[in-house]
Amino acid sequence: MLNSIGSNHATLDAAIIDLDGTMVDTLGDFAEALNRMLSDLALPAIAAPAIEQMVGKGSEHLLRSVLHHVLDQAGKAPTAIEVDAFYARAWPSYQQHYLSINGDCAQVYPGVVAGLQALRQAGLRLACLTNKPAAFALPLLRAKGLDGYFEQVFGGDSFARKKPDPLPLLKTCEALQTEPARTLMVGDSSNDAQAARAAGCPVVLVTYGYNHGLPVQAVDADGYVDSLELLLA
Ligand SMILES: O=C(O)COP(=O)(O)O
Ligand SMILES: [Mg+2]
Repeated sequence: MLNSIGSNHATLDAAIIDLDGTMVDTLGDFAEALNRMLSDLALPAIAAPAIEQMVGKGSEHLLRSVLHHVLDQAGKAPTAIEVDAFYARAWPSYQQHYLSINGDCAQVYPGVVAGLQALRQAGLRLACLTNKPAAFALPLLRAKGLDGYFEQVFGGDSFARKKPDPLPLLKTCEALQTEPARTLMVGDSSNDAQAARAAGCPVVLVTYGYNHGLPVQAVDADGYVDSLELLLA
């Protein structure tokens, strides 16, 4: 079990870094955009702790989970068809609101900048791979001054399937021209770890992100770190 990749970094050529819950605490952005959307739909608001458990599988899953939750809380026990009917109106509203507040209620976690600098100094090529849409990810990285560290940035809509499917990791390795076995995945959830295992990438998880409300140490990974700065410690 690794608490950091330490001297093992000699066996690595690249790292793929997750965004939400790993580099940026975006829960405030999610809460703001989702509650503006719910207000447009004349539905009740949702609290941040409930949202936190729904983050990690991309925007479509998040919106369907939120709609199901608020309709259920309102005593409506919604069917999939009822959720679908709201979803058609929810998606354009969410997109508009998310882009208008993107980054305003989000903070870069401590140790992220130092960690990215250390990875670059160790000679690793870096890509950002998130399940959020690329159109949300790129402006967020720019707004937080993180875009310059990455040779490639891919979102949940960049490939045919999202994490936990291995496809986005394999495609990212292809874009970086690296072998999966020499490409470290760094994430915060079971989606990152399962995708990495299936792609053949080593994987380290941060202990402070979103993992559907479950302890991240219970997820099968090669190591766990409290800060990106500790990755090469
Ligand atoms: O949008 C999400 O569901 C989370 O995205 P992530 O892959 O950056 O954690
Ligand atoms: Mg994440």
